[in-house]
Amino acid sequence: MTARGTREDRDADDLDVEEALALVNDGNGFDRGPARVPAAAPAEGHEGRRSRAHDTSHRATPWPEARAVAARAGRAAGARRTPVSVTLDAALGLVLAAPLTALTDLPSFDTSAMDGWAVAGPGPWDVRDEGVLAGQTGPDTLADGEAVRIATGARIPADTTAVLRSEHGRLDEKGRLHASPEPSPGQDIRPRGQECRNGDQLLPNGAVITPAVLGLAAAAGYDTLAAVPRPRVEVLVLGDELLIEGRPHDGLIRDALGPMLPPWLRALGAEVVAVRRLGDDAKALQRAVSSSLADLIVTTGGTAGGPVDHVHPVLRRLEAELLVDGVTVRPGHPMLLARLADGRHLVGLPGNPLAAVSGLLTLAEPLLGALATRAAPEPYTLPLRDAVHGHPYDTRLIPVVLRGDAAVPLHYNGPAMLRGIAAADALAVVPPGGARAGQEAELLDLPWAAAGIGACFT
Ligand SMILES: Nc1nc2c(c(=O)[nH]1)N[C@H]1C(S)=C(S)[C@@H](COP(=O)(O)OP(=O)(O)OC[C@H]3O[C@@H](n4cnc5c(N)ncnc54)[C@H](O)[C@@H]3O)O[C@H]1N2
Ligand code: MOO
Repeated sequence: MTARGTREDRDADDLDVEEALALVNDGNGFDRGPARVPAAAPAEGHEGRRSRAHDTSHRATPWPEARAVAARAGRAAGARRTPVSVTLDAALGLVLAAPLTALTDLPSFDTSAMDGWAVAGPGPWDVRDEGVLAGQTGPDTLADGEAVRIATGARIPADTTAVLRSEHGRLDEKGRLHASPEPSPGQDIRPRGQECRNGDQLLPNGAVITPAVLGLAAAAGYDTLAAVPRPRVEVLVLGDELLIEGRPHDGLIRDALGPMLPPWLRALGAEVVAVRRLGDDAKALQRAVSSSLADLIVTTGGTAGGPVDHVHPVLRRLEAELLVDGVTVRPGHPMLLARLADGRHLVGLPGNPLAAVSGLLTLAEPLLGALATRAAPEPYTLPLRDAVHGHPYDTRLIPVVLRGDAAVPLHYNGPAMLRGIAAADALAVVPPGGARAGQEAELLDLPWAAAGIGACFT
């Protein structure tokens, strides 16, 4: 694993990072003491409670395996999806469903690479009256001893020997053109087909459609591209205690996941077709799941075993197959992945907001990537600047900021807290037992941290 995604030139950003760190690490400060890994220290938010995952470890899936199961499920379903034809302006971020093959030679005609004169034979030259601009047709041919004014990108007349750059040419008092220095044959002419010939493969099937690919496709003659469609996702927000506006009151709290998940899912390449708030109504949940046309349904809350935790019973009634039922990860251990009877998938995110993020990155991200046939990002590691307490049996995901060559763990990383993740660049994967200061940890990038907020929300 290699380091990447670090911010080397931080001078301008240092203030921001310090501010972010102060806000999310205040009070407690950093643990700057000697490296130590407190054995079996419970993860924040679980003090005094026996681990449910521990109790049910016979069926909880180890964290790395859970990601692999989700990716496998996505690949199998992705292979059955039909490619679509999309206009260039709708194709950003999708994956090519067919090789990009040139529809023309590029350049498609012999082209001037400079502003100056097209010249034929040795100078001095008689200059023809007309000139040729890009997009215009000039004289078909030049006779020996003739020159014509030409602009960059304009078509070269037949029998042109070279293009003489304007700064290398001088007109004498009789209007004859002299060169200094003389252009060599072929100089500053881009010959037809220099970049590719009609039919050449420019990019393979499976390439991600980046802005540069859109440019290349347009240059090569494309108006539409064959692409793997965005996975369609429907979000079902469960919980009677949720408010959609105003301040929390009387035991009611604001829905943090309704606003957070749709843009995050879009940043992961999904098309969010609907966000529905269903309360704690098992029948409504069953109806919504069975009638959804989405490739992936994401539910929030209701994954545990409480009296109104309806996700498991509804999945049982729908005869869904639980591919992952609990993961040995903190936060987020009650997360689940199910395959519905008709082959669509459902990811159940726990209701605690950081636990939901954990489920999103553990199950939804690999599944969506594979459904879109996008290659999984190369894993990478960075040393942790400070020691991180571990869970005795489970992996922990901890919000970090990337600073120089290190990942700085943030506090406020409890399952119900978003304060740490809101300031973070990535989540660090902390193995069971914890990590020492300086220990390398795998990092899961947040989609906006590397690409910028505008770049990833297409
Ligand atoms: N007896 C046990 N109880 C719980 C265990 C356990 O092991 N044994 N695990 C705890 C853990 S860990 C989690 S995580 C939660 C998961 O529970 P659910 O998925 O059933 O989620 P809810 O009970 O519906 O909600 C949990 C918590 O999150 C708040 N919430 C829910 N939705 C939202 C939202 N959209 N925005 C903001 N906050 C939300 C909800 O009010 C609860 O406070 O189970 C524990 N229990
Ligand atoms: O550990 Mo839970 O899954 O609160 O987040």
